[in-house]
Amino acid sequence: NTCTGNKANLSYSPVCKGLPLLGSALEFGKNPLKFLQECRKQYGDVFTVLLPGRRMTFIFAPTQELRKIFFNGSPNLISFTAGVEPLTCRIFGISKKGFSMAHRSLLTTLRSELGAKHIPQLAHRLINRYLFTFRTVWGKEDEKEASNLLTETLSDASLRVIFGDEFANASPSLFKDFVDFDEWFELAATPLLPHFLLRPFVKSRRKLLDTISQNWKYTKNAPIHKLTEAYGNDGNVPSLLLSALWATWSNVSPTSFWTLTHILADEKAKVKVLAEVEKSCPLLLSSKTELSLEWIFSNLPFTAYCVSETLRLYASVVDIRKVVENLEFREFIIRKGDYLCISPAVSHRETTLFPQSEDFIPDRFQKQGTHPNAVFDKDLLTFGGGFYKCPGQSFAMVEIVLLIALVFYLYDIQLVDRVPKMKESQSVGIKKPSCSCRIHYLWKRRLAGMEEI
Ligand code: HEM
Repeated sequence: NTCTGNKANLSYSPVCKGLPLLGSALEFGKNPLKFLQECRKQYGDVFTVLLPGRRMTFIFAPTQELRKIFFNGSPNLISFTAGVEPLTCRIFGISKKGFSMAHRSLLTTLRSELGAKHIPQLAHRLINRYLFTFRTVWGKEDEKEASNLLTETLSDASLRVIFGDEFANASPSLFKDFVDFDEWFELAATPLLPHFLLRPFVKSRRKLLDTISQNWKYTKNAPIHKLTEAYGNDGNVPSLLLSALWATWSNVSPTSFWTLTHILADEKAKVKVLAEVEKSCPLLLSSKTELSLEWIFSNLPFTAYCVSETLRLYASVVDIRKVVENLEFREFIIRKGDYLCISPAVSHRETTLFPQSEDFIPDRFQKQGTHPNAVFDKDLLTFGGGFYKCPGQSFAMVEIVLLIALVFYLYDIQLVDRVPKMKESQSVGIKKPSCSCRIHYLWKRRLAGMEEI
């Protein structure tokens, strides 16, 4: 479907009308999902959005076609590394040359370290850490803000499992500095916006990089260490590790938040989850069970469908590549130098593929009869695809499914507030909530070693 050239019957993709200099920055910045849905109605499956300093050309097509063109397109035509450069270089400070040279081996290393072979061991370590946090942070009974509570629980567990206990113990300020950094992240990625205007961002990044520089020597026995070995020591390791930390932390917390709150808001879903966890958690908590991906998904299928449904509804609004040579798509030419974009959030709302697309209906995946992880190679675009598919996909699914299952197994839990709306202005990553949401929980059973609660 794609080729280069300038055939006479082809035209350049239509450009969405905008303001001089600013283009569509204001409308896009306010609510990118709504803006793209409206553009699609007006211009069809291909259109270009102008933002200061960049042209973003969006394409829409059936999922398999998008996979072929966007995720598996020839690197001579579209580039992943040039597409993510504004993040890797501007935000994390990784050098352009260093990143593109080392990228392949980094990705292969991480995929192997977080792959199926290591999942059983990683899963047991996650569970132990969750149980520790239930004891020390959650307690027996309380009312707390759900997003903060889940973020704290997950961040601690994944940091310890991926970066190691020694690194985590030496870096107590990491979590707080990361929260500040993440808050400014999207604004800091805006092209042409000078970072000296974003002092809190610059300050939190400095602190994070200092902490990582001082402490990455303690990652020696952890999975992330292989990544630093693959990269070589050119002085940029702290920036690389900051990008890995962001990837590890940023999407998993909001996914758990939406999964938990949607289950709590839907009595039928809650009953199904409770039945499933009552049956499976005693085995899950036994050190004798080999917690393979297959075991986890076949024993907690509905919980995994709930996570998949969250990842459909709250997927990133934009996924990005850069056009290396003029590209032909349908009757249009997409210009060299444009950012080529898809919108998982818009595509996941196609009612032909997902009827009642705005509603939370986990069972829609059951009907497809697939392994919950396999939906991400088929109809869902949330983890990307092809060579650059998220290397943390299986780990992330396991991390979230296990946490949700244990929370429902160990606590009676209720929503205090309504499920919030998602943050409208966010365009990259799993959508965050627009406001806080409290939950009330009460410890419903004791486990060996947890009597002191
Ligand atoms: C719900 C959770 C997650 C989601 C939705 C997610 C999604 C993604 C997406 C969409 C990409 C880029 C693929 C593309 O543009 O085509 C990506 C890349 C990446 N993800 Fe994830 N991810 C998640 C969790 C994780 C976790 C837990 C880790 C690590 C432990 C991780 C590590 C990475 C890394 C290192 C990359 C960059 C790969 C590269 O440079 O090629 N992700 N992720």
